[in-house]
Amino acid sequence: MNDKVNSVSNQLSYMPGFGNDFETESLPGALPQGQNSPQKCAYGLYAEQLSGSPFTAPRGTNERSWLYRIRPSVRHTTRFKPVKLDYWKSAPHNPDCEMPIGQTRWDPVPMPTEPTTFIEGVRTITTAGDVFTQVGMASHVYVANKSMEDDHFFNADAELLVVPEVGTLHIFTEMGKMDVAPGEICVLPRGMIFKVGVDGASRGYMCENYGAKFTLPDRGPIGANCLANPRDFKTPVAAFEEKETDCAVYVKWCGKFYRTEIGHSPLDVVAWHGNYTPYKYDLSTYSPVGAILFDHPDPSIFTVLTAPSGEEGTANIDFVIFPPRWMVAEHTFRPPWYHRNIMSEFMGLIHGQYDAKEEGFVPGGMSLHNMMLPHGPDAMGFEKATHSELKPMKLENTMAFMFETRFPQLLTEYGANLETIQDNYIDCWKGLKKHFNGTPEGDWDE
Ligand SMILES: O=C(O)Cc1cc(O)ccc1O
Ligand SMILES: [Fe+2]
Repeated sequence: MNDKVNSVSNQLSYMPGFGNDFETESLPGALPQGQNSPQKCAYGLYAEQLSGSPFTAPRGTNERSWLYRIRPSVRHTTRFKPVKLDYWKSAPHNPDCEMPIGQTRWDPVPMPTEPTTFIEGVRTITTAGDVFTQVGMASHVYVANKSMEDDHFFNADAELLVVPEVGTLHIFTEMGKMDVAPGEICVLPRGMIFKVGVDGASRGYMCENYGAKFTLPDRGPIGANCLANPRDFKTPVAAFEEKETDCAVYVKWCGKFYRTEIGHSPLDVVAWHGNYTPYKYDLSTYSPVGAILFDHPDPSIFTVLTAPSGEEGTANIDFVIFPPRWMVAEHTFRPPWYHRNIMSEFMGLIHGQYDAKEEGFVPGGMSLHNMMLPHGPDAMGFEKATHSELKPMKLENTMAFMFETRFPQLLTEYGANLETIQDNYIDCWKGLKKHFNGTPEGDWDE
């Protein structure tokens, strides 16, 4: 057996930038210069192109990478055989029974008691759109306690946005390695083979994007800086393993799962160049811009990544965070206002507390506020915000996020029946009192 891994240190290396044309080689001279397809590649490697956009996509959205690998990925020894991953669902997903609508909140999904890999631990909470026509998304949680050693995975249906809440993920992709800790996120492109290692019980959230890729939102009048800055996105350098043992590749393809055996590691890319890459991002590098005099802006000011739908300003998915920040607005109700939204909001909490909920929304928990269904601060949050002294105040120890989509998010049976669902969630608004008494001052004493 010849097991060779070319990375020795625990500290991984990354290349900065969003959507750059990168190049990287883990052996000197492995990357062809001046051309993509030499008659014979250095080191006896095979050249393979991985396309993330149609060949003829406009230059600004045209994405592909060239991979120089020990064997081309077409070489596998068995046909793709169907396998079951029971908790991972895809849209359109119509559960047998009628699903409840309404504001929904859950405590964290329990950690698994059985050995569970990242891929086995994906549990779908909602789906939206249609995986066949490449629109919409799914909101998942994952739980894992076992590393993928000889099992690998790629998702032909979607790119994956991974948001760890407990435990660092050690992700080995065809294009290199990324360690992704709670407080960081990563994006794994459609079609990219990877495996995930864990240090122990791990949990987090995952957004499956069936549509156009995530990109950075335009900043409009904000200008050239702040929000998520391109240099804070990190792409791995090339890394490969040479492993001539039984290995399997799992595939998600049009909502179904398949497995093939390949007899060697598919993570055998020695060098690559291109702009279709995985990347990670540390949420603490997000530079929020907000209200510095009065009123509460729309949460779109906190968009880290947006996946466009083709209709301007109408995202297939916005990935929005609620980071630590100063609250300074004068004569203002500072938490989120009460609202009904045409888009649907799946929220999670990475750590700390969320300012619209005094209790009940805990790290690892989730909430779903679906298309046009009203929500906002709980009664305690409202009382506090209407009576607190409005001096500058720093919101600390907080990192909530939202997967927001233009489509309604349909609950799965797993989500609807999850033991941690909070049956009394809507009671958090029950204590909202009537302050109207016909006078301009209102009745705030009751
Ligand atoms: O519902 C939520 O808590 C998310 C949210 C936050 C905010 O500041 C404004 C609108 C919004 O949907
Ligand atoms: Fe909301």
